[in-house]
Amino acid sequence: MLPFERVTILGTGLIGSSLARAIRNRMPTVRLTGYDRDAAVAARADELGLFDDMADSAGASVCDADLVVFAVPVRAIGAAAEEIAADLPRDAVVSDVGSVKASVLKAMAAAIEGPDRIVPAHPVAGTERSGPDAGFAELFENRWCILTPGAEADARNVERVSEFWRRLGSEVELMEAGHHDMVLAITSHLPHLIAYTIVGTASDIEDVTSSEVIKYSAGGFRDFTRIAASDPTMWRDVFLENKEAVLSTLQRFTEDLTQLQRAIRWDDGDFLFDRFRETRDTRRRVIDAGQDTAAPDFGRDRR
Ligand SMILES: NC(=O)c1ccc[n+]([C@@H]2O[C@H](COP(=O)([O-])OP(=O)(O)OC[C@H]3O[C@@H](n4cnc5c(N)ncnc54)[C@H](O)[C@@H]3O)[C@@H](O)[C@H]2O)c1
Ligand SMILES: O=C(O)C(=O)C[C@]1(C(=O)O)C=C[C@@H](O)C=C1
Repeated sequence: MLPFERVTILGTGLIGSSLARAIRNRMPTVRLTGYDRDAAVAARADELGLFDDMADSAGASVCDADLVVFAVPVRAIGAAAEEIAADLPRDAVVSDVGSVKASVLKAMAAAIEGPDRIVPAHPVAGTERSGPDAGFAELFENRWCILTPGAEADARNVERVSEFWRRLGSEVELMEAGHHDMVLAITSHLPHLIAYTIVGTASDIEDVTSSEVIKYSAGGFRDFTRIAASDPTMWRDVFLENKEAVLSTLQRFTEDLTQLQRAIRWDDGDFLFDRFRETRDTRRRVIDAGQDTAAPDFGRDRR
């Protein structure tokens, strides 16, 4: 038996459209309804045939759903939840795919009656692209999906959402929302902040013309430019909604950077060598953990 039969996705960009495609492939009998508040995005999702129906209002999109998923930027989730609250069937489960969890859980719980049916989710999979054309069905395969239900969530609903993501090929993990935000601050949010910074710094350096930066950008810098091309709205929201965790991680990072700066200044080769050896070991452990393989390959085909 399928965990859900009628799924509504609000926001039909990269993640919403990937979710629609993955559901089509893996649970073809599910009735899919989409809604995007940007009329051009909604029209494109319709043209691509990603949904059975594209609704013309948020309320209309959920009135028959048994699962509603917010796939909009994290700061938009509260308002979107308020928009659907009156039309939501009492037994519908409510979820999301936001990259930050504590504030999103709070925003959904404030707008929607019945905390037992709120099961937030974060598929830890994505690319730097956005919009419905950027999505692809395999995005979630062999990737983690972290669920962060509050204490009042009904265990049966948590199990249904877990089963939903397992059917899309993800590995599901449960985590407390605040803990999720601490972990993702270091594994995802800080790396994006560093990429935005380094690409910005390179463009600002006066004696290296931007054409030389582009011309000679190989290896490391090129990888940073991919991350730094990520959606500005999405990432503005992530940093503002995960402020505390990002700032405390950033504090630690700047202290570590200062240590490296000092080692370079005082020719402390041993310090540099030991640090780089440790980080190489970390890379090996990441590869051994096995979650480094699937999405980058799918993504690369589309970059
Ligand atoms: N991009 C990634 O790598 C990634 C990975 C995992 C999770 N996420 C999360 O997924 C969510 C969506 O990100 P995305 O990359 O798909 O962004 P996207 O820009 O591709 O799509 C977001 C869509 O939401 C629509 N939207 C905004 N407000 C809305 C509202 N109130 N009602 C209906 N539609 C609305 C926008 O018009 C846009 O089409 C974000 O919360 C993000 O944090 C992103
Ligand atoms: O691979 C990328 O481009 C991503 O940025 C994906 C990534 C990540 O940092 O791993 C970005 C944000 C999401 O919340 C989850 C995944």
